[in-house]
Order: sequence, then structure tokens, then C-alpha cells
Amino acid sequence: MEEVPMAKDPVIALKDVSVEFKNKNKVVQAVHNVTLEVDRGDVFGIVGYSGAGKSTLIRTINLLQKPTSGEVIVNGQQITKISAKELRKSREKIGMIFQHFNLMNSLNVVDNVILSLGHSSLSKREKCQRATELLHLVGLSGKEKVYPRQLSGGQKQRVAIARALANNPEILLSDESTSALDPQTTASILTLLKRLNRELGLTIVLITHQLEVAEDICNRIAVINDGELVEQAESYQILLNPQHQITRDLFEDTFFSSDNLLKITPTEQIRLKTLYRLSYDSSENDNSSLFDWLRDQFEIRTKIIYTDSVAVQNHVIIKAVVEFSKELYQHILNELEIRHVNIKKVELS
Ligand SMILES: Nc1ncnc2c1ncn2[C@@H]1O[C@H](COP(=O)(O)OP(=O)(O)OP(=O)(O)O)[C@@H](O)[C@H]1O
Repeated sequence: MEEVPMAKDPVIALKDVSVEFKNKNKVVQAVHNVTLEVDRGDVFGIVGYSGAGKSTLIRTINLLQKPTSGEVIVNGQQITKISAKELRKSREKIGMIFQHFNLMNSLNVVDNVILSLGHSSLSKREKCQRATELLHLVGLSGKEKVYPRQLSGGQKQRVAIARALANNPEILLSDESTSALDPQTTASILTLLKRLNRELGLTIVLITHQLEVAEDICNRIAVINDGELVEQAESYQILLNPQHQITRDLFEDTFFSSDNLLKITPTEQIRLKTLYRLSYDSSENDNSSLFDWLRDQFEIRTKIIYTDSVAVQNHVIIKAVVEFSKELYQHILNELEIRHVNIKKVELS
């Protein structure tokens, strides 16, 4: 039976959003005409170089940053047009976590979470019970009376996540929430975020400069550069076949890094005139059938210089640098493209 595509259900829509900062005589265009949609249940990553406008952009979603122009629509409501009271209500449905946790050091863990329940109609006892349940949800049972300074970075971020979830938000905004954490703690926070996304149906929008974070957790990635949205796609597509040079610089070149290419010695460089980088989805191609096909059809032999794989969503993307026994003619490159193999000649400088 033919699969029916799932209906899209955008929970966030930004339309032509721009943010300008005016400093003395200078105008900084931090975000420029960004239009994007985040579907319910997405883990949506926004990546880009430092200063690209990521923080400014994510902060427009809960109007911590008011756009200079454009529309911000959350759950069908244009929040740029609503009263302060309505905005407060709408913001309760949008939790946010930050790089430096933003906890109150003078309050213990449970009181930090209770602080977010200020506007709720719950009794004091019920608030305490709710906060305790949230701390259990994020794996911090038993730490209720502890103060933030007595916690590790990962534990502080868990408190911040519990606090962000206090009002049962539908959306969680994450502004570099793992940037201050070591790789192991980062992995445990990402596991927690994935579980919350799955179990609570929480839509997550995260900005990160850690590309491995975006690869690990996001189903969709948007790339911004100089305030402009340059590319957005399913995460595996971004890895498999990046369209924009900035995306290639960000994602491909971390894998095909000069470190890896420098492993090839200068004498080999002279010989290696037919070095190519390939990337492909392992469910569509596998090494041996691809290289057997090149040999059988075109008498081209392949020597794999190095290869690696990265699992994104349900796809395993293979990336490889190979040496072919001869240069590939355009018609072979075209055939590879038809087979969804992304191929590029390596220029050794
Ligand atoms: N309040 C402000 N006043 C003036 N300029 C600002 C302000 N906030 C940000 N900018 C400028 O806007 C641009 C985008 O900044 P932003 O912090 O959004 O980028 P970013 O991609 O999050 O960077 P990073 O990864 O380094 O945090 C930068 O040029 C920055 O200097």
C-alpha cells in the first residue's frame, strides 16, 4: 500500500522576520527576512557560525527579542500582535534553557523549579509536589534541597530543564544548552531531550555551534549566515548533500578536514591525482556494490583512502575519500548523481 505522507502541523512559523540593532550611527542587521516553519514534534536545529544571528533568531520565538519587522506565529497566534497579558500566557507554553543555566543560586533546586510556577493556581503544597515530579522526570530525585553550587554542570542543566517544563510547555527553546558541558554530559542531556521530545511530544528548537549535537538530535536543520537563512532540510539531507557553501563548510569540512587529508604524505599527493570525496546513504548504496559497478561498467578500480559513517535519524551516511584508477568522465559523474552519490574531486593544494 502506498504510504500517505503525514500532514504538516506547524507549531511555529516565522514570516519575513528581521531584527535590526541600532548602535550609535551603526545598524546591525542581525536577522534578515527569515521565513521558516517548525512542525509539532520536531527537534529543529539552527546552526551557523558565531555572530550569524542564531541567538537573536531563537529569541524572537518567545519575543525575548522583538522583531523589527515580520510575523511570529506560535500555535496559530500571531504573538507580535497580542497584549502583554496574552503574551504572558503564550510564553507559558514556551520553555527555554540557556548555556549558563540561569539558576537562582540563593534558592535550592526545588525552589528554583517552583519559581516558574509563580502564575499558576496551584497551592504551595501542589507546587512543591509538581516540582518534585519534574525533578524526578529529569533524573534528579533526592537533590531537591541541594543548592545549585553543589551541582555539576549537567545537573544544573537538568534543573533548568525541569524549570522550563514547569508549565507543561509545548515548545522548548534551547540556546546552546550543551555548550558549557563536556562530551559525556552533553550526550546525557541530549538523551534526556530526546526522551522529552518522544514521551511528552515536546517540540524542541535548539541553536548550537556543536554540529555533532545537531546531527545527533535534530530531524531538521536550518543554516543561517549573516542573519539570513541559507538552507534548511531534513538532517540527513544536510549531511548527505549540502546545497549551500556555508553548509558544506560547516558540515562536510569537519569530516573531510585538512587533518584527515594531511595524513596523505607529499609523495602520495603527487600520485593521488584522482582523489574524490563521496557521501551516500548506506540504504541506497553500499561500498562493494558501488565500487564493483564502477569496475564492471567502466573499468575503474577504487582504493579507499579513508571512510567513516554517521548515523542521522534512520539513515547511515557514509563519507569516504577514495582514489580511482582514472579520472571520472562527466557521464560517470552523472550516473553517480542518479544513484544519489554526492561526489566531488579533492583538490590538494
Ligand atoms: N543587543 C545587541 N545590540 C547590538 N548588536 C547585537 C545585539 N545582539 C546581537 N548583536 C549583533 O547581532 C549579530 C548576531 O548576534 P547573535 O548573538 O544573534 O549571533 P549568534 O549566531 O548567536 O552568535 P554566537 O554563536 O557567537 O552566540 C552579531 O553581529 C552581534 O554582534
